[in-house]
Amino acid sequence: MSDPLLSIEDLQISAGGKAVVEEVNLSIAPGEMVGLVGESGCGKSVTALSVLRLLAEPQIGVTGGRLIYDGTDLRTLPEKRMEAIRGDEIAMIFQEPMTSLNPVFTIGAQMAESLRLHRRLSARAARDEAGALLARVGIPAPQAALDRYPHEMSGGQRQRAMIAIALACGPRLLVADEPTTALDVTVQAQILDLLDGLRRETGMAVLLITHDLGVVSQYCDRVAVMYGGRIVEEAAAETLFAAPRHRYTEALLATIPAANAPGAKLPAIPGLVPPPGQRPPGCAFAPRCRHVIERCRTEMPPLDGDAHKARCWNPA
Ligand SMILES: Nc1ncnc2c1ncn2[C@@H]1O[C@H](COP(=O)(O)OP(=O)(O)OP(=O)(O)O)[C@@H](O)[C@H]1O
Repeated sequence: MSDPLLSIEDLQISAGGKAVVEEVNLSIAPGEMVGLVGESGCGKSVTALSVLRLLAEPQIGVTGGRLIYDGTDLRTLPEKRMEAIRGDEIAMIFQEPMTSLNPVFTIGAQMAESLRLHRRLSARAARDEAGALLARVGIPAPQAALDRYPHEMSGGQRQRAMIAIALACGPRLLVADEPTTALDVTVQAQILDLLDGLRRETGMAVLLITHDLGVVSQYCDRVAVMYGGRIVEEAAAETLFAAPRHRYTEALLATIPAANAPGAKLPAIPGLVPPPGQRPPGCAFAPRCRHVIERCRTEMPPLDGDAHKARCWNPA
């Protein structure tokens, strides 16, 4: 495998003196699509936001570890340099498009600015390219859509426009936090196919945060499963789906009626994810685990293994 583009090393994120994310290690190589999965509240979104230094400080912030992007620790960069990286090299797309769309500019203007700045296109060429990108994310009558303001579009179209804007700068790394969750299955497949094509053509790396294990099995090379602020299992997607080791992963997979079916969502495992500050001393999943042994309640299991890592005292 080529050198990683991004290496998250021993990341710790805290809020109000409590650890939200701990000991997270994850790397992504150029052209790779890595899935980050887990139930709500496990720490996926804050991990993603920390890479772009977009955590809502001072309520929550990175308190340890390194975020090595292209050889440099992003944590040490001056804000000006970070702004340039955010606009140019690392793009992020969210479930809620209004957080990243500017309401006072047309979609075309927002895309053209990015295209002219980052790809040095003329006004004419930028408009053509913007139209082509809107068409690729499945917006009908893309030329007309360029002249629309975000509030003049439907929710689904806004979502697609946001993705097109993020892609306009030609990012080397795309961090996608539930990018297609609100969209119907056909559009979702269209957009994931587009991201998949781009990473193959351009070598763009993708960190895909999702609840949808079907999407992960179909598109991701590697998967990291998060629980209670830690990565509890990491493996090649194929390996993880064929033979999960951590009991949490096993439970997630078991609750899916047609495992791997596109669009299959994670149904509930009985019990709740413990919030930061209320995690038990051992494995955070122990209170909900059907295979719990005494040691699980008292001692934190290490993340064991090489290509297939799991943090479990009584693995499958
Ligand atoms: N701004 C904040 N201030 C304090 N705590 C926060 C803040 N943002 C998130 N948290 C806490 O961090 C934990 C992880 O949240 P996060 O949103 O990363 O989970 P998630 O796994 O992405 O879930 P979801 O899928 O619902 O987005 C939660 O317990 C949440 O309460």
